[in-house]
Order: sequence, then C-alpha cells, then structure tokens
Amino acid sequence: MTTGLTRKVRLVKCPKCWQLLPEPAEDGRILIEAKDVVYECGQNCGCGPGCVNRVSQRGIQYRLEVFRAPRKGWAVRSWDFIPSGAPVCEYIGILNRADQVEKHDEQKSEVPEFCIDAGSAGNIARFINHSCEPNLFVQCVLSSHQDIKLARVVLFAADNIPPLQELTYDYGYALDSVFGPDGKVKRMPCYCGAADCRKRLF
Ligand SMILES: C[S@@+](CC[C@H](N)C(=O)[O-])C[C@H]1O[C@@H](n2cnc3c(N)ncnc32)[C@H](O)[C@@H]1O
Repeated sequence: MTTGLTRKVRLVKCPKCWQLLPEPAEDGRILIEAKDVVYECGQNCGCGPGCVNRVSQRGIQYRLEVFRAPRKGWAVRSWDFIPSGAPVCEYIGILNRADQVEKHDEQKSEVPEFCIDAGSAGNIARFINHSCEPNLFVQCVLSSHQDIKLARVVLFAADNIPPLQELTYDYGYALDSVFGPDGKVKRMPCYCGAADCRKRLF
C-alpha cells in the first residue's frame, strides 16, 4: 500500500473547534467521495475525541470476518450493513521507505517515497482483496500532523455494502508496472469476477 501524494495546503479554521487546520475538514460522519487528503481534528485541536470531525479515529465499527475466497486465499467481509461513505478500517503495517522495500521485494516503475508494508505486521486490512469493481476506496487522512507523505491510509465504503458481501478495494497497479528480481515483468491474474475485470492485478 503506497501513497505518492504531494499537495500545497491552505490554512483555515476547523468548523468545530476553531483551531487552524489545513483546508476545510469534512463536516459529518461519512465521506461522500475520495479526496486527495482529508483533514481531521487531532491532538492539536481543542475539540476532544467526541468531535464529529474525527470520523476515521474511532476504530473498527463493524464485525469484520476473515474468510476463505475461491482462488484468492483469505478475504474479508462484514456481518453488519456498512453505509456508503463510512470508514471501515485503517490500513496498518510497517512504514518503510519504498526504496528499502524494493531491495528484497518486487520493483515498481513509479515508486513513491513511503509504503506501508503489512507483510509482517498489520491488521485485518491486509486480508482485503483487490477488485476491478471495488466496494471500498482508499483515503489519505491527516490529523495529528500535516506531513502528507506520512498520512494515515483509511478504507471507506464506496457504496452501501450488505452483510457478507466481500470487501474489496482497487489495488491501483498499472499493468506491466511490477518487475521480479530478474528484471522481468511480473503478471498476476485477477479473479475478482467483476463484469469489467481487467483480468490482471498487475
Ligand atoms: C493483501 S493480500 C490479500 C489477502 C490474501 N488473499 C491472503 O490470502 O492473504 C494480496 C494478495 O491476495 C491475492 N489477491 C488479492 N486480490 C486478488 C484478486 N482479485 N485476484 C486474485 N488474487 C488476489 C493475491 O495473491 C495478492 O497478492
């Protein structure tokens, strides 16, 4: 999971606690659409943990289950209905400089500065599979600092998601962008089953 965002920010007042925040924050508990970055209130605001502008800081609110999916290995679904725009879970792992990951792993042509590696440590997000027609989207969130390269990465519902439907997001690989240690292009078939499936993850 990588973020390659760069963006100039404008300081405005938080609508809830009136502290200065970069750019207007989302007013409400759900996110309507993906943005470059969402600014939430954090430890530097005076508003406290109950502030509505901390939508992704409440931990996992749904009963998520890891299950076995045909041809894809482990997968994740929710026992509860998830409304469109709701934060589902943060993508947790070890933050690495992308160039360090490359030394012992596959290479990508466009490499961002940092990546979150959930291979050795992470949460349930590491079991969420790719789909070409996903029901989650990836959103960068800043709250306790303003360094976009170190934003938290949170998965939000892109749709109303009924119970037991597999949760998926678009891994976002460009085709032929992943290379093996031998320098050859690596290909991985996609089994998401979407009508417009690209047939390959990368
Ligand atoms: C982050 S893991 C997801 C959890 C994984 N299924 C497992 O069993 O641990 C990513 C890996 O899952 C598999 N995967 C995810 N989405 C897939 C898809 N749409 N089609 C085929 N394999 C998929 C691939 O092996 C991929 O490298």
